[in-house]
Amino acid sequence: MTVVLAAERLTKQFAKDDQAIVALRDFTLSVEEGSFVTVLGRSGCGKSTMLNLLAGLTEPSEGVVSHRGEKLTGPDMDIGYLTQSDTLMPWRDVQRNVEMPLEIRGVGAEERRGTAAALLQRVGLAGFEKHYPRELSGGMRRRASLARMLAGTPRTLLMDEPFGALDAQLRTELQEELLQLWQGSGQTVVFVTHDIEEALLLGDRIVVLGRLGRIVTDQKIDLPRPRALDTLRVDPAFVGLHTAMAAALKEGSS
Ligand SMILES: Nc1ncnc2c1ncn2[C@@H]1O[C@H](COP(=O)(O)OP(=O)(O)OP(=O)(O)O)[C@@H](O)[C@H]1O
Repeated sequence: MTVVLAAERLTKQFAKDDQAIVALRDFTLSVEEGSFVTVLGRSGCGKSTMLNLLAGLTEPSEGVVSHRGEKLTGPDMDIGYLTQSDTLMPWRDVQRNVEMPLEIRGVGAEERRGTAAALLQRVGLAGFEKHYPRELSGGMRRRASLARMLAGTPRTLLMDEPFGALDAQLRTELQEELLQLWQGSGQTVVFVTHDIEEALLLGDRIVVLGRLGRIVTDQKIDLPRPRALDTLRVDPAFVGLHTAMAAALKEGSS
């Protein structure tokens, strides 16, 4: 298998009031092409710091990130990033938000419109093209953000607790929709969460982080796909994995 994304011995420290704060220490990870890796960890263990480094948004204090064999020195159009909070542009309607990555690439207006319309249909937002972000619910804004990320056709997707702020039912809907969008796409995903069920529902592999991004467990998840939470919750294999992940999280925080 081809390694798409590689983090080698990453350390990140921030300066605050003349003091160095270490957020991530000696973090190493290889992500294979087409895989869905969920990174599970408690609040403050360095997940967002790690994802920002993988996205090329910040520079490591030590270590190297490589994407498709090349050292990452800044943001890359081939890497899509869905953050925890909304980054839709408030002054653009949904259609024009989704068109943005295509505009940056210099794609013509007609093709942009066609691509955006198809994506909005896929994420269930057909009919909302002319709405502004403030006129959408939280779930709809997440869908629009997802469509905007996909419009850039990145082969690698990084997601930082993208559904964390939604109610449980909506979260389940969006998780299942994300799986449908991803399956067969060939895209590689790194999805950060602190939710064990979410990690197990989505991932081919779960990496559990402890303090400062220490890898406590790195485990393959063989649960058959398609996966749905309702049926998974009563599957003994799922229950066993859930218990193991909970124990790993606990170990990581000590
Ligand atoms: N820009 C910054 N300046 C100073 N400290 C920072 C900065 N960014 C993160 N940190 C610190 O680094 C540590 C890890 O933060 P990070 O946001 O990566 O954790 P996280 O696992 O993503 O948390 P959460 O799940 O709550 O989002 C925290 O102690 C945080 O305070």
